[in-house]
Amino acid sequence: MEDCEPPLFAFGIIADVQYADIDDGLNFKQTRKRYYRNSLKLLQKAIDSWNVENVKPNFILQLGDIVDGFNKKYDASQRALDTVLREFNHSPAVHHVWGNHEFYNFTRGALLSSVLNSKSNQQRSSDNDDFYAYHFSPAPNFRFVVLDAYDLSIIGREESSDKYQQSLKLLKDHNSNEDLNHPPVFSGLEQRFVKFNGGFSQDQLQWLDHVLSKADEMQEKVTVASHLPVHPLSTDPICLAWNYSEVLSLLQAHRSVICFIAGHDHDGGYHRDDSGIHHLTLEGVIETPPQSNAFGTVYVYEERMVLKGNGRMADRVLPYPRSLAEQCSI
Ligand SMILES: Nc1ncnc2c1ncn2[C@@H]1O[C@H](COP(=O)(O)OP(=O)(O)O)[C@@H](O)[C@H]1O
Repeated sequence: MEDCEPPLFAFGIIADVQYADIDDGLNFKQTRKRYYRNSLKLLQKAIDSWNVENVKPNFILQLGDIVDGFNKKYDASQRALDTVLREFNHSPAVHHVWGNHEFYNFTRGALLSSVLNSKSNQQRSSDNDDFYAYHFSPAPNFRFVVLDAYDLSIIGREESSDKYQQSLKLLKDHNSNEDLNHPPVFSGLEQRFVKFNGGFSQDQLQWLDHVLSKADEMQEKVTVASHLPVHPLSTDPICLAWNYSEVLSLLQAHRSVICFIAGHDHDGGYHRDDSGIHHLTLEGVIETPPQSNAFGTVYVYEERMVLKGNGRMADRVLPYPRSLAEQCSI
């Protein structure tokens, strides 16, 4: 893991903080404890740690579900959001990804006019209006793309919208349960057709294709971030994006793509696909015991990235697909 050369830059990663000022509880299946108040403390510790690192992260990727849906029930959504965002006042710049819990608390319109809209800080913010996706380049030859995994969804879309109707039809075609959060089957890939997941519209896939084609041309290295994972071997399939295979094919068709980072599955996961793309699903802070943590710093080098994980998050070396270092074995 030790590298003699200094990294080109570094960035922080953290997922599923799901803060709420309520007592500890359990997930729906009652298999995992959730530490709603303590998640804020773990976020504070992560930020403190990033702030004292030798190579301070240029930015933080926050993979979504920053506040828990329970806040809505207690009319505490804005208070909880203000509380977590206050912590980020002391951190490097943050790129916020949107997850299902953002939509349990806020409408899409409210999110667009909130601090969670990191896209509004980007120059190219106006090239797509109907989904929350954007890209940025923090250093020459490196690009990051933030995707909207709830572009097709029945949470966060107005019932009157085409996207809502299209999403409802897709869900109902695969899930005949009255409660659409209840999976249609108990194992396998079809489990993903639940209301708490979503997908990517054709417009967003076209936009992504265009961004990645340009990155290929420029010989950039691209990391893509989304709340929902897109590789079945990087997650419990119940957490996959509905049209994960379309995104996966697109990523694999572009040589610029090196890494896909997601949240949502609090157990985390990792898989390197046949094209050499690393699929990292981050362990969720909300299900992390108080004495541990779940965040990381990714150090970016010419030929690889190195993830230094904390607590439940493992260290990993992530060589670039087709890189010289990989051919020579790292
Ligand atoms: N098997 C299930 N049947 C019915 N509802 C479920 C099921 N699993 C989850 N849910 C509901 O779906 C929503 C999201 O589930 P949850 O486990 O809280 O997701 P997250 O990991 O995003 O917090 C919650 O409202 C939860 O009650």
